[in-house]
Amino acid sequence: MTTLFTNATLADGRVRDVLVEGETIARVADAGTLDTADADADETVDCDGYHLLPGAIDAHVHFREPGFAHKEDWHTGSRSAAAGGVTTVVDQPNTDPPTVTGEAVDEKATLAGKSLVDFGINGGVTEEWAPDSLFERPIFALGEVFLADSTGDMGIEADLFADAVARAAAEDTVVTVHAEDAGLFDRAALEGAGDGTGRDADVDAWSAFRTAEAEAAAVDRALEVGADSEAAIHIAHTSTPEGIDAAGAAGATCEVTPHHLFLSRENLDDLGTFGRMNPPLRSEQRREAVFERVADGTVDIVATDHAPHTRAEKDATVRDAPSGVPGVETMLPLLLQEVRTGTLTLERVRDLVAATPAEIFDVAGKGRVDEGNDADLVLVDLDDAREIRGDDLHSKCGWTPFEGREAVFPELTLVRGHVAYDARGDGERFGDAVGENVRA
Ligand SMILES: NC(=O)N[C@@H](CC(=O)O)C(=O)O
Ligand SMILES: [Zn+2]
Ligand SMILES: [Zn+2]
Repeated sequence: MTTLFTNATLADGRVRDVLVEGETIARVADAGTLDTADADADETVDCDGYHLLPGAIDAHVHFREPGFAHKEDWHTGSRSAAAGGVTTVVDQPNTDPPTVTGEAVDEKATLAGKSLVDFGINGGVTEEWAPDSLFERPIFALGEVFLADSTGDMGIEADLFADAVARAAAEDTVVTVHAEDAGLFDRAALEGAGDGTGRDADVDAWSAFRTAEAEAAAVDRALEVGADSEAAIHIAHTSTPEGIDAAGAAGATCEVTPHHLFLSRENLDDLGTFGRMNPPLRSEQRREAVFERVADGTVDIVATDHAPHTRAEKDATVRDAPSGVPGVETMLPLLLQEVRTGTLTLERVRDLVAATPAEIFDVAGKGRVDEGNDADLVLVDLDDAREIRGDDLHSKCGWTPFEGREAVFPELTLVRGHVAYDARGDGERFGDAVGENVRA
């Protein structure tokens, strides 16, 4: 199959004809220079007025299989990704069994055969981990390594963390770190928390409990351990300017989630326990400081930490509700809305969700609309924003913390030249399970 995209505006503003042959971007030529006959194209897509972007690489999702398929599975999670312009996802290890052995990686890779989008599988670290068998497999990165308990209770001690980082360095593998230090949590803050459930619960106590200091201290510790063994450290879901600045100063990379970028403690009255996650939402002042660092390039990437839980599970007290919010389908749409309002440039968005994750994690052939790269492409109309509705999204969980926000959703998503999602014309159409392991 050969498809010619004519007059497409790229992220940097150039208008180009883009020829896709099979799974690859075969040509990127000046607009008007490729025509259907010359290019021998089966189909031509007129992109006049539309932008053609590289598919997003979401370096941090929890697709919940094996073990928690009632929350999400590889089919529903990857449909949600495709509908949000995400063409590669990286799955985290807090599944059941946890992905800490070679066998567990194999089992997850088989389940990921249902994926519509390409994927990476991270190897995790617990007391039971089997590093020899893990590193025999094509794991994407080591992580997320939990320095404190989160969903799945995979928090580890300092000695094991140091061993794991040294091993990853020897294997030339990036270590993605969930950086919170439970020793600096403010337990008293939770004791007084209200007993309401769901959206009526007082979840601000969660933000008071898992302090900003706990993140900063854990980031510092991870960076020290990383420096000792010259490992590549990537700090996951950084929620504070302090954590971001520390990572940057030490030459480590970091990611920020859409929820820490667009939501703060001020939103918790509306969100209730649906707004409980780790690390928690911070003050509006800190959120603004995080946003500035995303806009100015201090923050390396945006990744979602897509962590779906059912409505029934979230509808509990602040102490009992599970931590985590979905986000894989709304990341690129929310960032594109910022392009509309002028707070982010389109090039910055491309770097945050595609080009830079490909560089940090060494994903060959992805992240840019360049000749020879995989045809992972997203067609968007920046003049066409609509409100996010949980009912319209495709995650199994059926809700979103971004309900009612304006966003720009893809018209078309291609994964290596295959149509993964098509919203042109009437209705929506999804493609087949063509997803491949990017490391295999
Ligand atoms: N972020 C969360 O609050 N939850 C994540 C785990 C994690 O990333 O810590 C989950 O898997 O539910
Ligand atoms: Zn985490
Ligand atoms: Zn996570």
